[in-house]
Amino acid sequence: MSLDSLKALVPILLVPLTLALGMGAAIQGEWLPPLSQGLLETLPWLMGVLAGVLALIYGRTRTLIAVILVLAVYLGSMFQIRPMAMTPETDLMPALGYALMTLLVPLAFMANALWTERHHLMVDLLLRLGVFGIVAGMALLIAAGHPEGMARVVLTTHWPAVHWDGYKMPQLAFWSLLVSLGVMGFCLMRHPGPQGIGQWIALAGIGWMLPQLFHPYAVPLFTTTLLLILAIAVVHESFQMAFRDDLTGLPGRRALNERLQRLGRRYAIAMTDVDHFKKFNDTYGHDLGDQVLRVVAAQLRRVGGGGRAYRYGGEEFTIVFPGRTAAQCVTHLEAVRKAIETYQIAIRDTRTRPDNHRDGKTQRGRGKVSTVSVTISMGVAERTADYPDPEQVIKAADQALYSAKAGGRNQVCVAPDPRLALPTITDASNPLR
Ligand SMILES: Nc1nc2c(ncn2[C@@H]2O[C@H](COP(=O)(O)OP(=O)(O)OP(=O)(O)O)[C@@H](O)[C@H]2O)c(=O)[nH]1
Repeated sequence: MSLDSLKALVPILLVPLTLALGMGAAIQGEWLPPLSQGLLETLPWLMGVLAGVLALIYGRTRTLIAVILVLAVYLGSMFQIRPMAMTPETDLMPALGYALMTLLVPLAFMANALWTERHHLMVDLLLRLGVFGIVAGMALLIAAGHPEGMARVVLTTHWPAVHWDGYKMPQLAFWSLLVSLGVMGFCLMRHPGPQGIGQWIALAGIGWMLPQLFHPYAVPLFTTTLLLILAIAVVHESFQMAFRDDLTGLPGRRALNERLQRLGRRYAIAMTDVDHFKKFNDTYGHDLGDQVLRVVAAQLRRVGGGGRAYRYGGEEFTIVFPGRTAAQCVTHLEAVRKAIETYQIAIRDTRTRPDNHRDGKTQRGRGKVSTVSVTISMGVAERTADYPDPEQVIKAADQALYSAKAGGRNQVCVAPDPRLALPTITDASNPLR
């Protein structure tokens, strides 16, 4: 779990977390004005339809299932468990229903997160719904046939030493929530993304909401908030897919084009290219080539001077420096160039690698590891009267990049001022003389 993956989580976490915490605080602090029952009961459905339709349109099966689970919890809590629990008979069913729901829903969230998305949306969706439906149906059938036996399993505090009384949930349900959140959190660290964040917050939100079943606003308003978070996650994920490069995690060409349209009057642009990358690919293979591009991207992302790196395409990257001249960028570019030059990329000796994955895992760290490094060349240009728009600045930076390559590579070149580069008319050759 790297610091980079934690950092990647922050921007995608900000909006949903603020929404969830804000609504949670408003409900707990009773800051909300009186709301009609009709409105309270309509909002979750409206938001559920919105989130569900968005998930369907963008083919996000996991989020669609999460939306269905959140709505199922809402339906179960508001229209089954709550009314039953408010009837005077001391029936076991409301408590059993509550315990089963709080036990199974987190497990369904976890299974949904671990289940890889298949290409065919409908098949994927029906499979998930089928499996979760069968498990829930069987649990309910057993509970209806043997309520006392089921109660002993799901309502008993089996291990008092690991039970937290402050959280008003049956012990098994509490641990199911905790384990599911832990596993989903681990997956998120490995593959940070808006969908995963949305689902994690939705489950954590359910965990917060369920013990407050009898609060007049908690379940409907918080359900609405969680569904809104899932809808935002779908849109955010689709936005990222369109604007972010999958291999390196950097913003891609489309994001660069957007950025270029909003640059002010003063800026510099650097073009970067990995040296002899074709030879590298031919020698070490395309997979290690991909790893190199990720390493280069990670270093470029750290560039100083307010620069922002983009993947231009192939092994070319662009860095945009708003408000800077080319000369001001050189030290920052040099720092990145040096960092990449000294970065050692580990390569395993494939001839000694075991065929078996498990053996490979146990031998990891013991095998013969050698390292390799790459260099980059950079060209930088700034906006001037001769290069008045970003396309021309990029062209000038590209020319400077060619000069860096021609000059021996592994260096930064600044685009010359074209006015200084014009052939000077000497007195002897001046026809006007
Ligand atoms: N592994 C990998 N290789 C890529 C990717 N995109 C482009 N390439 C390779 O990058 C190489 C670019 O090679 P060239 O443009 O000939 O340049 P070069 O070998 O870097 O030589 P110089 O630029 O002159 O130093 C090609 O072999 C492409 O196949 C990618 O996403 N992954």
